[in-house]
Amino acid sequence: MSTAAALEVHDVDVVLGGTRVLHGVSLLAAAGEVVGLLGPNGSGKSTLLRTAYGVTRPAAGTVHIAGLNVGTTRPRELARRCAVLTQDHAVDLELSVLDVVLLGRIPHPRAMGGRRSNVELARTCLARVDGTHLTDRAFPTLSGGERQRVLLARALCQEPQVLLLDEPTNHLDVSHQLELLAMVTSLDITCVVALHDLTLAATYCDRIALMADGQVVAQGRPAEVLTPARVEDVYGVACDVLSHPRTHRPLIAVSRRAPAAAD
Ligand SMILES: Nc1ncnc2c1ncn2[C@@H]1O[C@H](COP(=O)(O)OP(=O)(O)OP(=O)(O)O)[C@@H](O)[C@H]1O
Repeated sequence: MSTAAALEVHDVDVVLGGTRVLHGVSLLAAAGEVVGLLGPNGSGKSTLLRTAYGVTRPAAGTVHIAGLNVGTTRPRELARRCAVLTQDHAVDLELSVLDVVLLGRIPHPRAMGGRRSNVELARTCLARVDGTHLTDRAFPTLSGGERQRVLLARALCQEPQVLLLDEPTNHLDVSHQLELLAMVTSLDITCVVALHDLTLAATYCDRIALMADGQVVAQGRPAEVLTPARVEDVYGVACDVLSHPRTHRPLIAVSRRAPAAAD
């Protein structure tokens, strides 16, 4: 793999239930880069992320994370380098929020700081997601957005080099959406983040990979990828791309369904 890439997905095919879901997908994320994964429902974003962290095995192609071949690396070793925030909130254990965040330390050897420094780190991670007030709550009693933030704190507590986020702004109010993306993009961590909001992606991501029908159809800087023609082609909606008056990033104003795609 190229030395600068913290994540390198190379020519990956994925077959699920007899259907080819990803077709020759390649994706690069350089160290410290934030890559937004966009695309319509069912275009393959979650499948690509699941393949990147090794839960889904590709039928062809390779994935490297921080130089390790995901297909041949033990999960625990991988988890020292890569953390994941998925859409499946399987953590319904009767654990306190602090203990859920501490789960992020499991992949690391015990020698890496004792309980006390792990607790300190967990508290710091909770503070970063605006979750200090939740520390002693029972995790199952949290709202959807609070859970999302606590699970992000758990991912940060893993101290990963690569962070994979599948629609992390789901459940979050607008303030916490902005806060989460600002925080994630301020970290010195490589991030690949699946998003649905085009303007949010254009505001916070260094690069965008746009998916359609199981393929990456465009990769590049937000303004290069999110052109009106491409948005119309991939999503079937018309849009104007303006300059945000404050951020000067692309502001994607969706105006109507494109005539060709109208019912
Ligand atoms: N186990 C499976 N068997 C067959 N098809 C599957 C399976 N899992 C996913 N798929 C299909 O793979 C395609 C890609 O799904 P995926 O969840 O990766 O899309 P997505 O871009 O993340 O969608 P969304 O935006 O709706 O979350 C979809 O057509 C989905 O129905």
